[in-house]
Amino acid sequence: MRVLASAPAKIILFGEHSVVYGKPAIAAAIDLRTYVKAEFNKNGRIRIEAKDIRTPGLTVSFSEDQIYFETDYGKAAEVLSYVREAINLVMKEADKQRGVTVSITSQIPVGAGLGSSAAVAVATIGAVSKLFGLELTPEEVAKLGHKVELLVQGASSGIDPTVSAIGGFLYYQKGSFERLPVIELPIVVGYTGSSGSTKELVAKVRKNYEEMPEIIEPILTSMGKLVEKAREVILAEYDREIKFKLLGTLMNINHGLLDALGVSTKSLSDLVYASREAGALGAKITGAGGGGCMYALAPRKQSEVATAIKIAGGMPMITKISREGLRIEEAEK
Ligand SMILES: Nc1ncnc2c1ncn2[C@@H]1O[C@H](COP(=O)(O)OP(=O)(O)OP(=O)(O)O)[C@@H](O)[C@H]1O
Ligand SMILES: C[C@@](O)(CCO)CC(=O)[O-]
Ligand SMILES: [Mg+2]
Repeated sequence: MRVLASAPAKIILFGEHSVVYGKPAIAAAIDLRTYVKAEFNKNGRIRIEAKDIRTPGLTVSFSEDQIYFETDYGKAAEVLSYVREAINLVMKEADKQRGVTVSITSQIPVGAGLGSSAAVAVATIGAVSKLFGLELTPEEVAKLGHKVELLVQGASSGIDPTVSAIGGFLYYQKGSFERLPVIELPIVVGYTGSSGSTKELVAKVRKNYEEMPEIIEPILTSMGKLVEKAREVILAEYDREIKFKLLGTLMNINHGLLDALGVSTKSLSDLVYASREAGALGAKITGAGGGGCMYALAPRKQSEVATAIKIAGGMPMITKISREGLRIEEAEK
């Protein structure tokens, strides 16, 4: 049997990092996907083929106590840890051990704040669970995806695997979510081209928090409050212009607070300011930061903002919200 599953990237509109401390956040799935094909093999090993991760052509096989590298790139085992943990968790859930080959192709830049780790975990859980005959609901896949992130990163709010598994536009807090109405958001994502590790950035914020809780706690509380405000604005009956203006202001405040937490970089802030100067109503980091992506809200100014991002040295992407989360593309007997 062979199963092909896919899961989307996400942007965090408001509330990254503070969500790890139990505050709410708002995120949306977007139309970039990771595809995972899973099939049984006869040699009893787990074989992972990651075709487009930065270590090109990476293939790793492992059995219970050994890892077989078919390329000699140093950090291979670590790079594939999300996929390995996802396969292990599904096998535990199914209470079965069999040789499985998993092949991954992805449209999502890695370490760029667009949830590539969650998408690869969710698509792997989707494909492998179907292969083992488990019928998991998207919520169950999201919970397993959260476990994978906790195992690999040490800390995770679970927002990324939840939005990747469920799709659409979500308000999320401590493992629970509410679907928000999907509004067409005129956004532009700007990619700095550099990457940041979510594990390291979450640890950096934790260190500051532990050293200076009296300074960091109020920042996190403000972030939580601005997310509540953003939810109110999204659900209100205002006309679109007013809504976008208010959301833009909240984005700018959120960016300033993320900068105060130490997760922005010069390139990210350059793209943020270039977008605002080109007419965006708001611009902020999306995801863990330390490199990766920002996004701008730019009604009727998307192409101007895209050009400004390019001139400032970034790569603009005009994306749409994806209503669909995890998708089983094919399941062949
Ligand atoms: N196509 C892929 N194949 C295999 N592993 C992948 C793939 N894409 C992402 N990963 C895993 O996810 C890691 C990057 O995850 P990380 O959480 O640091 O960034 P992100 O998920 O892209 O951004 P963010 O968490 O800020 O949204 C990679 O180092 C790798 O372990
Ligand atoms: C930085 C963070 O808040 C978002 C990463 O996309 C981490 C998490 O919520 O698990
Ligand atoms: Mg991630």
